[in-house]
Amino acid sequence: MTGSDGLTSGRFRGSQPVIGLMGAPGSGKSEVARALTGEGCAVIDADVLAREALEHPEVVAVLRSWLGEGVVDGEGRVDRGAVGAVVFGDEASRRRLEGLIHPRVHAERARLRSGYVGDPGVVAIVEDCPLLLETGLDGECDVLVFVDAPRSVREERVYRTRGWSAAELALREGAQIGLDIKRERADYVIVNDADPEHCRVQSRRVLSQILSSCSSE
Ligand SMILES: CC(C)(COP(=O)(O)OP(=O)(O)OC[C@H]1O[C@@H](n2cnc3c(N)ncnc32)[C@H](O)[C@@H]1O)[C@@H](O)C(=O)NCCC(=O)NCCS
Ligand SMILES: Nc1ncnc2c1ncn2[C@@H]1O[C@H](COP(=O)(O)OP(=O)(O)OP(=O)(O)O)[C@@H](O)[C@H]1O
Repeated sequence: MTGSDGLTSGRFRGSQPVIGLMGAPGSGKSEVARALTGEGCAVIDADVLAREALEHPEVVAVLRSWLGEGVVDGEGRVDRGAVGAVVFGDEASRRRLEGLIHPRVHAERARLRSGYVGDPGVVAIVEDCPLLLETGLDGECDVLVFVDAPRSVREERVYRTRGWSAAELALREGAQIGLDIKRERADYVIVNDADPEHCRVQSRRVLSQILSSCSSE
């Protein structure tokens, strides 16, 4: 049973399954999450929570003291591009930033989860977190789904939608656990190498399989 903090679940013992998404940057985890939202799932997007944490005045002040005025824009907001340029080239800085941001993300995730647990309008809870294994969040999930897409496809996507170079993609991917490990840990794989409809069809199919195995346990 998922606990009152919303973060303690065993395999299919909660009122709804908790589905963890894994995959490289640009593979389409958020695309799958969107499809699952349309099927009645509640999605917790760690990137969104991390962005919210970066707006907290205490966090802005700490980043200013660590990285200098250059990481804050004229309106006092964190310049995420500037922070990324530092942390994805320097592991110690990245770890320090994670130490600042992750506790806030974790607290907000717990709050959101406890609101979804037992909600009859929520068929499953989805954790869309690029660092699912790295942060141990996989241990809070009932089932793991790997979203796969070839590197060339991912490069095209993140260039088109985020302006990232292939080198930027490689730096971020290099800061994450390897794809072979993620693939191996997965209960299901969604191959997101074609159009969004192809992704939606597979997402719906995987959800339906998860819900069936959940109800048969
Ligand atoms: C460094 C920051 C400011 C860059 O912001 P930016 O807008 O360029 O990227 P955004 O946050 O949208 O992340 C996009 C993708 O980058 C990758 N990424 C982000 N943070 C990390 C990280 N710490 N390690 C590895 N990859 C990461 C993920 O694939 C993520 O989906 C931002 O990513 C951040 O604050 N990262 C630290 C918090 C974190 O670990 N977030 C991941 C989810 S908890
Ligand atoms: N099948 C697809 N067809 C076209 N565009 C896609 C497809 N899947 C994803 N995209 C687009 O590619 C970009 C990256 O996808 P998405 O944000 O879902 O990746 P992600 O795995 O969540 O990446 P990250 O870990 O970096 O957040 C998005 O702009 C998304 O709209």
